[in-house]
Amino acid sequence: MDAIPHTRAAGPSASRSGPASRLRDGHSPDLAADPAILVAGLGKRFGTVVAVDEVSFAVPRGSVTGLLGGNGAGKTTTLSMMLGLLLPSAGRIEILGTDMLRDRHRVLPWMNFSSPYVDLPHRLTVRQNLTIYAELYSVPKPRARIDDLARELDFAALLGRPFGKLSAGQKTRVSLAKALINRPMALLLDEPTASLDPDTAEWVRDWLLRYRRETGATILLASHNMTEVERICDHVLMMRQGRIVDEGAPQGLIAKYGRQTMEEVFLDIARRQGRAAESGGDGAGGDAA
Ligand SMILES: Nc1ncnc2c1ncn2[C@@H]1O[C@H](COP(=O)(O)OP(=O)(O)OP(=O)(O)O)[C@@H](O)[C@H]1O
Repeated sequence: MDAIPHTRAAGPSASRSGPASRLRDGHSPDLAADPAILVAGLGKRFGTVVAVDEVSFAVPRGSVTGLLGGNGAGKTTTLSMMLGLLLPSAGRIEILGTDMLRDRHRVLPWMNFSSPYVDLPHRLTVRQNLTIYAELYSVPKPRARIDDLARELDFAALLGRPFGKLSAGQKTRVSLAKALINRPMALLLDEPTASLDPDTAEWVRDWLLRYRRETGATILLASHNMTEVERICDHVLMMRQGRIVDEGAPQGLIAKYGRQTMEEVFLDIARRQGRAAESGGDGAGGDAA
């Protein structure tokens, strides 16, 4: 695998507020000076549907950043463009200082992702599935890497079982192992604890925090679980109708909105934006009540 390059501290011209614009006027150097992921004017249309509406944001290097929003807000579409699975209609994406759209082949070895919506071949065993991914990423000593992940994520007993015969929670843990097989420096997770029982979900969260601490990796996760977001995210991007409508640290947002929890902040933003849309405004900007 290529060495991770040092991200240059240059920012794109961003049209909306957020770290990308603060980068230009230099007010939040700690947050924005050296982002792991920089998105500028990113848009995606599916025919007449605007799934992502020219968003600009930065994901701080080494952070756990949450991408939040209601159903259909544009989270999965945004993650898919970052992974090169969907071509944007507009904008640019820089990952670890490299242009994703121009230099995809350089960027992809540094990244990985997991999603409950992406299945692995059902008839292959767990080990066969993970071996394919280990080979795709040219992982050295793939057997040992798979054994380590299976032990760490507690599915060693499942390695010989066909993937299709696993329970939903077992599949989630194997998908997480698939996402970690190449020791990614940028890890994109869609609902990482979906289908996990509360105890296993908490254990996976601890595991992700340890992975971040030990490797310095950046984790961007889409989640509907606000308790999870409060527990592990340093930074949050709130999406609605394809736009970033607010962002900040969970505790900062809770204070800004005068609420007790991220769940309440989420509802506040969702309802405020709903009212703004009904009255003809776009509701963006995230001013607290
Ligand atoms: N392939 C597609 N063709 C047409 N429209 C699409 C396609 N994929 C997504 N969309 C639309 O784009 C919008 C954003 O969808 P997306 O899946 O990104 O939302 P999301 O925030 O991930 O939602 P959820 O929380 O429900 O998973 C939705 O209106 C959706 O219907």
